[in-house]
Amino acid sequence: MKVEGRIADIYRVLFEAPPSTKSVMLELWRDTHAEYLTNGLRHLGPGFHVLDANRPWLCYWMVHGLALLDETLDDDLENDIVDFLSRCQDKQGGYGGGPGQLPHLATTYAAVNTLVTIGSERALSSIKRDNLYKFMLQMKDKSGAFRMHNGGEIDVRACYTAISVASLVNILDADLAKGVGNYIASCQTYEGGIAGEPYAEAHGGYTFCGLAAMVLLNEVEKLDLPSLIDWVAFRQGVECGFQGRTNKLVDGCYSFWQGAAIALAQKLMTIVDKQSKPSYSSKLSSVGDACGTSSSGLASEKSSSLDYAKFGFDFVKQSNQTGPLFHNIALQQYILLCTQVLEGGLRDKPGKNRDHYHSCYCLSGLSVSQYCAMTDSDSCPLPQHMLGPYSNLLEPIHPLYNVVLDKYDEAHDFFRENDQTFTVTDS
Ligand SMILES: CC(C)=CCC/C(C)=C/CC/C(C)=C/COP(=O)(O)OP(=O)(O)O
Ligand SMILES: [Zn+2]
Repeated sequence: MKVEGRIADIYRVLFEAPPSTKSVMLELWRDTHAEYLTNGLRHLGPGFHVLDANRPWLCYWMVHGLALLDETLDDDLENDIVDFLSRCQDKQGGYGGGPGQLPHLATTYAAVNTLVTIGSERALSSIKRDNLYKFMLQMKDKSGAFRMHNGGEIDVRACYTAISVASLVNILDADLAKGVGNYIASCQTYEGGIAGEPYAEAHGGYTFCGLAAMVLLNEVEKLDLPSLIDWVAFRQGVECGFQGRTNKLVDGCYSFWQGAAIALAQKLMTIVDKQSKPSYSSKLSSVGDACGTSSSGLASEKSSSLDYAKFGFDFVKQSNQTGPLFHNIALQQYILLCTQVLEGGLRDKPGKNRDHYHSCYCLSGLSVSQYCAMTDSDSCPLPQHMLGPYSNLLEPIHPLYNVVLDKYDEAHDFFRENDQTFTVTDS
């Protein structure tokens, strides 16, 4: 009630303001956000020691935030980041949370997305894809799902980070893909969202991870999409932002996790329509049991003949098949009025401090909510799709990987052309 009251006070000021003041109130403070993110790349205070195992994440949150704002980094800073991430790269493959740390799938995702966002030849060629592939195979459980690190937990986040990275650097194949889709399907709950593990609670973070991974695997039909969409749509509340799970508080980072999940569904309407027909009966329930068992007629059985390189690429080129399935203007209102911090940076909600994670994901969610009303993937959003001045427009992202779209295109070309340099040998 306190949070709702505080947000209602903010919106009351907006509604009572004259139009010229409204426009100023709804501005994105680009310069101060860029300054906050750039400063973080150069120096972080001693309090950041608690994030010592998350240093590639800090790079990603800042570098991706700046790319969304269309800010360029100077060459020295870019090279320093590439060198730092190379020191986080394990000799046997994958990236740890800092130099000398155990390779981990989450920090591997953060490192690879950072390097793709930097996008230079030096950055992209620093990723040792043959070792990365071997690391990923080692992280694969016999059920088909992935664990986060050697001896670590198995969950939907591990599945997504593995599949996203493998797809992005063009090493995804049937051996990596086998069984992952069935595991993710087994994590969809009675509410419709996806949980971290079978029998756990549906959560926006895992719902994005699960749905995005399923698209990259071409196994999205194994999910019950109408109930997933229903669950995500109802996570947007009176505050205009999203909550992560039922009965919890609104939080700016779910602007991306929930907002991107429901935006993905705009390109999946053919499947949604098919699943919504009364004649579409029990196909899904046969996949819902524990991990590993194959279900008849669905993609994984033919996986050895699938061209995994094309799923992420084709998906983003495809136009939206419907308008937004959530209130995209209301979400922009929450992000612009409730998460921006005057000194730069974005936050979870009023009363909280700014941080780099929320800056990255509030900006990512803002981008998704600005572009999701377009039906033609090549055009620009119309002013009526945006709240505030048109100068608020951010760069579009590839919603499956959460990297800026131009950077994705360049990386896609690079890893397709350099495919011959990827060799897996039995050693
Ligand atoms: C790519 C990648 C690594 C994705 C991670 C996705 C993600 C954000 C997962 C959420 C994890 C989780 C259980 C949060 C609940 O925290 P909480 O109880 O503090 O928050 P809540 O009250 O909002 O649920
Ligand atoms: Zn958050």
